Amino acid sequence: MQMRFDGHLGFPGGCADPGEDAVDALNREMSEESSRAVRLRVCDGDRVVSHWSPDKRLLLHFFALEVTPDRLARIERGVLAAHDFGGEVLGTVRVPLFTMSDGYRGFPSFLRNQFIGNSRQQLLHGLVAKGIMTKEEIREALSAQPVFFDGSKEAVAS
Ligand SMILES: O=c1[nH]cnc2c1ncn2[C@H]1C[C@H](O)[C@@H](COP(=O)(O)OP(=O)(O)O)O1
Repeated sequence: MQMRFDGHLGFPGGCADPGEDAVDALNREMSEESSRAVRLRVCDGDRVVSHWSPDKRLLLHFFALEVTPDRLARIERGVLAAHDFGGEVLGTVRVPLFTMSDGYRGFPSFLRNQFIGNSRQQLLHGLVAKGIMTKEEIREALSAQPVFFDGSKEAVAS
């Protein structure tokens, strides 16, 4: 994911310009938000889910690309040389897919960050769709509570 200028986490992307389809728009945005040397490109088959937001009147498409660890490292470095780095994009962020022994730190606490739009939902949907996590693991992470030094858990507002 990436850290945005507004302190929210989100995915590379943005609104389509007139005449662009979702694939063209995402490929353009990725070239602005990453280094041209990385040349990230999606096609329609990489689309995982689409969601209509009635409030914003936006059709939000989520795409996922599988990359090797080496390519991921090149993408992360490429962001530092991107046109939008330091402006709209402040850096890439790896999602911790582990949970520490307290049952909270790691993936569950990561989900407590601020996410733009429905990007948290897109992340969770993508993890299940790609077979990286089960729905049960996602449910557990969403319901996990921090443990304090005295062993008590955070009070949950009802
Ligand atoms: O990663 C995202 N997942 C879902 N929705 C997102 C994501 N990033 C942005 N958004 C939403 C938030 C806004 O309603 C619009 C436009 O976002 P913005 O970052 O302002 O896009 P532009 O740079 O202006 O194209 O999408």
